[in-house]
Amino acid sequence: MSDLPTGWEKRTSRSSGKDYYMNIYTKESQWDEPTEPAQQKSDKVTCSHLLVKHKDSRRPQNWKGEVITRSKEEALELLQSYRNKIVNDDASFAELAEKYSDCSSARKGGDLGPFGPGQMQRPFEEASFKLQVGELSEPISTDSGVHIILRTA
Ligand SMILES: O=C(N[C@H](Cc1nc2ccccc2[nH]1)C(=O)O)c1cc2ccccc2s1
Repeated sequence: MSDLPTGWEKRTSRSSGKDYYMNIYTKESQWDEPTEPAQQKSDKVTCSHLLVKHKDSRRPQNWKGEVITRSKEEALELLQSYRNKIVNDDASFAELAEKYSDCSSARKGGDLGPFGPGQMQRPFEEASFKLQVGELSEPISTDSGVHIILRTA
């Protein structure tokens, strides 16, 4: 079996006994063997993030239309609690991002897709490009709020 792309594992369905593939980072699963994504240009990374906005965020409203009133300190505490759950494997990154991220990428488990230099706010870009694939960042701040970032490719 050719090597699987980063994060993918072969599993066997308990119900059907059929083999399937699960990505341990994004929790997505599929029957077909995943193929390596087209070779990213070396200057691109693919990341997911979980954003917790606060009252001083650039746009203190989330994709659900809720107005954000929490302080930056409260946002950081909340974000750290989510990061601890992920590190302790109590929940997946994608599950918590979908439930709690104040960015519209929450709909896709926080996935932002591939991006290169100059596309994201500088602190976010610098943190993303320092990560190895599969690595989870410490909390970082941008004008949008506070984020944790998972590099997936
Ligand atoms: O800027 C966005 N959303 C903002 C919040 C936000 N601010 C960010 C700053 C850096 C990286 C991601 C960020 N997301 C919002 O919803 O107020 C983006 C949403 C999405 C969704 C899919 C793919 C890229 C993006 S970038």
